[in-house]
Amino acid sequence: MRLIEKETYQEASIAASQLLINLVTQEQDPVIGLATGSTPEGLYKQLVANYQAGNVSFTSVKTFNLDEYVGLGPEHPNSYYYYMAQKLFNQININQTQTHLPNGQAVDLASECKVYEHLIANAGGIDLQILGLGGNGHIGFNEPGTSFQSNTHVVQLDASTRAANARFFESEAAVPAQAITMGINTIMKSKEILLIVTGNGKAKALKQLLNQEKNEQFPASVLHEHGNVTIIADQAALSEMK
Ligand SMILES: O=P(O)(O)OC[C@H]1O[C@](O)(CO)[C@@H](O)[C@@H]1O
Repeated sequence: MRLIEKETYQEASIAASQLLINLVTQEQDPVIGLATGSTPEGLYKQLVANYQAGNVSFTSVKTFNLDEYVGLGPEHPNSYYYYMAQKLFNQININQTQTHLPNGQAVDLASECKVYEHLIANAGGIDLQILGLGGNGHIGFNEPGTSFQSNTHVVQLDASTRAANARFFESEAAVPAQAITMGINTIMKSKEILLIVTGNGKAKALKQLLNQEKNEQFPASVLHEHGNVTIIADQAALSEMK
């Protein structure tokens, strides 16, 4: 794993955007895996700014998001569909039919997971997957204990994840109990992975990741097995390493 240290959240976001923009300008039809949460908000702001400045075009880009809450539709302000539309897709020239998220309102969730997995495979797999890091080591919504062989599946969210994400909802009880997420195996099939880790709140998890051997109780530790992972971290996230 390659670790790029940046001073601030803003610098980490700029570095992440440069890596993504390089891929978009070099690859013919890039397939990008996207994440939600607080961490990549700065990255998406940078992508929008670069698009507005004429530095990049997204017309040939296809995207697949990591996850979506079960039960929340596209109009729900806390759905990841809504998040992506507001923070990125509606502000750049991406072809919206080429953007994909799992459908959290699917009647048959199991078949939705299979369809999503096939869509990714049919697109030729993911060239670059963006990841954030959960405080408990989750990637996507793959909570501790998730099999490293898992494909896209439905998960019960950990109490700690629901508590962490309650800041976006009216209350913790309003956070959905389930989500659809790409599995660990789905993520690991990506050709390249960019993990962004920022803020004091992630310092312990980052330290654990860097020192932890592969262990299903700490999902992100699987990344040690991948040959092409870059971690971009800010000083706050690196504070436990000093
Ligand atoms: O960036 P945050 O909000 O700390 O969340 C960390 C990770 O947890 C999730 O919210 C759960 O999928 C991811 O989207 C994110 O990358």
